[in-house]
Amino acid sequence: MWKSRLICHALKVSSRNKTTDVSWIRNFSIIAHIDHGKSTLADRLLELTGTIGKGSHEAQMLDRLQVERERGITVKAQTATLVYNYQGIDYLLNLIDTPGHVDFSFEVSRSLAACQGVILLVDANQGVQAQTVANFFLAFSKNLTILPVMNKIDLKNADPESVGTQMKNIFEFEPKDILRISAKTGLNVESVLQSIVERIPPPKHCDITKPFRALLFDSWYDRYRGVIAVIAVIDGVIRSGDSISAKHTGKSYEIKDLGILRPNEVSLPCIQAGQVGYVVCNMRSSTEAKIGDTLFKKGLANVEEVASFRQSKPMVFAGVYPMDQSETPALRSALEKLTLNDSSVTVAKESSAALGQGWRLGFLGLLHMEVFNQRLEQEYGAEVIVTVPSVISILFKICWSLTNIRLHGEKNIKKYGATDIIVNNPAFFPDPSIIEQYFEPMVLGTIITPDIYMGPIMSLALDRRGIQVDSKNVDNSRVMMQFRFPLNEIAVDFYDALKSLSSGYASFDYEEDGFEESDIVKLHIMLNGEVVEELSTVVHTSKARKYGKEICLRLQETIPRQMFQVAIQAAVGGKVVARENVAALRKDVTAKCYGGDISRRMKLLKRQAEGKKRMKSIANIELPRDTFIKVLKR
Ligand SMILES: Nc1nc2c(ncn2[C@@H]2O[C@H](COP(=O)(O)OP(=O)(O)OP(=O)(O)O)[C@@H](O)[C@H]2O)c(=O)[nH]1
Repeated sequence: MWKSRLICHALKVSSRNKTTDVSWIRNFSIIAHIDHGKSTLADRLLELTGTIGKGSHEAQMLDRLQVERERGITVKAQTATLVYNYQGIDYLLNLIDTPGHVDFSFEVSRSLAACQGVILLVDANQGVQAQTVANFFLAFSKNLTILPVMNKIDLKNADPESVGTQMKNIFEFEPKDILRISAKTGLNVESVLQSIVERIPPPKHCDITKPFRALLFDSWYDRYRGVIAVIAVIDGVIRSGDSISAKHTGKSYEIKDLGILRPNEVSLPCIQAGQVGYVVCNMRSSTEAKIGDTLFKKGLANVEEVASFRQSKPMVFAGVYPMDQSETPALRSALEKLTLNDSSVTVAKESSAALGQGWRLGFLGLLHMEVFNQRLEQEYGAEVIVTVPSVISILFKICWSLTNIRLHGEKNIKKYGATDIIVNNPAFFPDPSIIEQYFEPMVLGTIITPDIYMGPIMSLALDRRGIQVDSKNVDNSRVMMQFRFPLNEIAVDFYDALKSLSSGYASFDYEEDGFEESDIVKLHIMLNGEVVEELSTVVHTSKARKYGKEICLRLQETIPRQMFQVAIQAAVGGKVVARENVAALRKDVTAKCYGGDISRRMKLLKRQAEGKKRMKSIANIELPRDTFIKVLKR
């Protein structure tokens, strides 16, 4: 029924090209702090509009990736078109469900570029949290209409009055404008649909009469059809068979199929200005389907780019290598396809003496890195070794008066101004003798917490070299504090430490905040006297000894006992600052097999050989492939 109405409308629009009517379209995102109920609300909206049958589906319908279901978090924004009949008119609501965790904030900013409004969801029990604030300001800065919604009012310990006060104090929402709902039970959710139609404006600056122009804001790879690109159409109408060009690459394509997402693809004859939909047009790779690119009618001259969004800036870098060099082409292809779906990951080739040919990837955080690797394995069957993530890109002021300086790994070092270089791989840390000054990246961190945890949080922030820049009350019992931190101190485990000392009540968000001069050294890790670059890292001088000790202990736990003793050492500039040993062992897996049961003996040896395949020999020592990640986790 809805489909025939939609097709009729699409056809009517395309035949009656004079109309500029987009008043029946609303494009919006649901944004919130992690776990405040975005995906559950999206489920209810899909149900209420009949997009999916009631109870006929799994919960969190838009969390479709295996990694999302296993971890119970959204990592990927998902689009769904709903048809909602309000006061006799069919409205087309394009909903984008976004992730809540700070590591996936690029998904939010990308999604907002295709919207005119957002639903800002706040948990009626937890109240305003750090990502609520970050997401509010993101939407606010983009001039989007913000619809405040308080969720989980069914909870016994929900406190809508005080959460309403917080929303007024921080965002200046009038309590009467805040909808109170339970996405779980469905209570009042219909009022959200009504408010979307009434309060969020239809797409602006769209013109059906102009030639086709659209923003490409998401994509994924389909084994049979190649790239499927999600677009927000700004001008014109697009039909199957039309020819389009991409502004960034200059390449042209013929549209093979197009339609809307509900959330599965539903093919339509055309989509028009104001709508969000998908197109299939034989794009092959992530370099072709560039997120943020403008697509337009082929042959059109001087096309104005659709105002896009800021590209993401990676914070955590790690080398990714195939377990076996023969798997390099397969890993290259998997990386190409996955970065198509997650364009916030940066990719550059690198090689390592121990691990061979690989890639250095840049992620928005450690969780992002873990999720990306899990997806590589689950969606593309790629088993990889990930090196110790360096959460830092160091800026050096080089003393260029020392002539003929040759820098190791020059290809991987970026020039940054006339006398500065930037390095994101500890292996390419230049010789300290040529460095005049070190700078490290800084972030501005926002923490919201019940005030009883203020003391321990201040101590934690101090320990992480944080400097307080602001503090204000959110309501009678909660405070919002801001600190300037070195990124290196917070990117790995700060969030976990904060959660554990505040019993889960404090929340944290951060944004980049330039560079600051710092005192930095390279911490070499040696196994039996041999430096292992892949395990080495860069730390603040004051933390070198403590961190070296921690790494040695963690390596001691992780490295399996070998036939010989393994000495693990951490050193700064040739001076050993920490040492641990792994005792020697000869493991005869068949020792318990008495008598002549040859098949059992073979089975045990085979299993041992399989285990070994998952190991990597570095400095003649067999390391499990997750050693590098385990070294970093505290
Ligand atoms: N009691 C109650 N629980 C809810 C409500 N809405 C969501 N939940 C629960 O809160 C948890 C988190 O819900 P999600 O919908 O996954 O939250 P989310 O904001 O999408 O999470 P991320 O995408 O990971 O940020 C789930 O266990 C939901 O069942 C509600 O209205 N009432």
